Amino acid sequence: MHKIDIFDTTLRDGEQSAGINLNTAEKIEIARQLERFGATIIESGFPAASPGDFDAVQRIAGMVKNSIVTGLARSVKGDIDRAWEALKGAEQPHVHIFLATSPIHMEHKLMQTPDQVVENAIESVKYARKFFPLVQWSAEDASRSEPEFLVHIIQKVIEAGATTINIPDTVGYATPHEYGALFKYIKENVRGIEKVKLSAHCHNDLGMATANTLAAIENGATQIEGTINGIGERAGNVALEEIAVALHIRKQVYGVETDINLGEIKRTSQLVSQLTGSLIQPNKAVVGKNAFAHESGIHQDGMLKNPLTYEIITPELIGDASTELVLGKHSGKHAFKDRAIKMGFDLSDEKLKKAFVEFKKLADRKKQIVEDDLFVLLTDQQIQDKDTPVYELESVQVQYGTANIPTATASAKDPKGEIIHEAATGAGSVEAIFNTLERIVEGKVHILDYRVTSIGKGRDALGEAVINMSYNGETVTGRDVAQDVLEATAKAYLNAVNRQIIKEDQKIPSPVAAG
Ligand SMILES: CC(=O)SCCNC(=O)CCNC(=O)[C@H](O)C(C)(C)COP(=O)(O)OP(=O)(O)OC[C@H]1O[C@@H](n2cnc3c(N)ncnc32)[C@H](O)[C@@H]1OP(=O)(O)O
Ligand SMILES: CC(C)C(=O)C(=O)O
Repeated sequence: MHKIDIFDTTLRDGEQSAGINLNTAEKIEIARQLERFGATIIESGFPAASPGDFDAVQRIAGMVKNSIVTGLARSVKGDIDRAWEALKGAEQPHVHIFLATSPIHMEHKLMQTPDQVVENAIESVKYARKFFPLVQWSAEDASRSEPEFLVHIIQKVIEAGATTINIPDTVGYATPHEYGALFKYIKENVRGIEKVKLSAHCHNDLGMATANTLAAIENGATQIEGTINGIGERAGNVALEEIAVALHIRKQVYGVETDINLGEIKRTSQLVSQLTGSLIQPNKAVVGKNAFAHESGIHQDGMLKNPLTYEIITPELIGDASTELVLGKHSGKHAFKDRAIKMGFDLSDEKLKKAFVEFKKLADRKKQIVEDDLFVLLTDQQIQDKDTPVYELESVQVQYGTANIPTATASAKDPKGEIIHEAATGAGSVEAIFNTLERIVEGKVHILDYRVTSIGKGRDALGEAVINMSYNGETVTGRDVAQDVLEATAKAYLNAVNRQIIKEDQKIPSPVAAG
């Protein structure tokens, strides 16, 4: 199996994403992680672009030892000089010079004839080789260039001393078939091509960056370029984590390996997302939040019976925590029972059935069921098993007016069966209710979170109150529904207190954090 080099350009092409701007400290932190990730080459910036970029490239070049550090330069002496200044302290100084070769770029952007472009390229590579032992030359917009012209200019820059030739699909225009064929054509027609590295650099404008990169590998690419999380100019570059995992999982197909430390993928991805502020879409391959989350009952059942049914990549492979069986309206009883057992509930089949019916009703209302919801639901089922005496609200009344102090009165039966009447004021109606119930309930209550939402639409919608509180030092959630939100609030308050009482009485373990 031969090795493919991984050229990471998160700090250069990745930083070209609209809205991303990394300072030197952030670039250094990412570079250190890219070294652990196992990038063969780290493109740390474009030294001629700004003093900040120069500084970052220079510092990374002096610091990174296990990866080659490079910087980008236009095909002009000034950029190459600046790159040398920044990179001369690197272990193996490497420069990346680019020059466009497509008719549209040569004529309308560079305003040079093809012959002038060839001369320019030769001159820059020769000049760079005076300083740099490693010179990568990129034919910008190669996929829209004339293949014959491409072969001609590549031949010339190899003769001038280029050590790597890069064939970028700069605007993400190529199809996998075309891109693969271009590599094949170059390999077959450029003399001495086997003596240099041949690199692929794909953009994702048509969503084909991963497929194109793999097509290049199938056709002789020995280096691939991309970014972490696929960030980059416009729709981004190929996501390196996708390539690394694809080559690993489908090694029988591609027959190549890389030095990527797959276990560092998740950490690297999160660091890049955090420092660039670029969020990862939940369904992103390999590193998206949902990449290892299974929601539907049939899949969850399969996963519980044998994870290979629906999991081709394990989260552990990329250094992620674990597979998640997300409970929602598409879940089935197998996953529901599994979660209940993991939470410490021992349910008979009959109770499981009842709990499952309630769970489906709740799941119809909520997008995602979290562990707290399940705890509320399952302790309800426990209530039916054993009669733990709890608080029962008899009545609640609130006086509110813009000129009055909000006052609540309430009556409730306590667990000993005594009716207690209390009243209290508050800054608003809700606080007045909380203060009144605090006088009724024995023990210490501290409200942590309180939310009201409407169930249904229109004037007659029901109000749902959810209260998360600490009761006698234990965190517990209560929920209730009523036509009036203040009544729902009072009931949810006692519901939370009652759950803790039931939990203690029936020795139910506390919920663990949702996975
Ligand atoms: C495909 C890619 O991703 S290429 C990399 C793109 N990245 C960047 O551009 C980020 C950093 N860039 C910058 O900071 C600036 O563009 C600089 C410092 C490089 C140049 O800035 P300016 O001198 O103000 O020029 P500006 O960016 O407006 O225009 C680019 C100039 O470079 C020329 N140019 C473009 N590519 C090349 C090249 N590969 N070799 C030589 N000249 C080039 C353009 O023709 C244009 O020249 P002109 O001024 O004679 O018309
Ligand atoms: C500089 C080159 C390699 C580039 O980023 C591109 O063509 O997309």
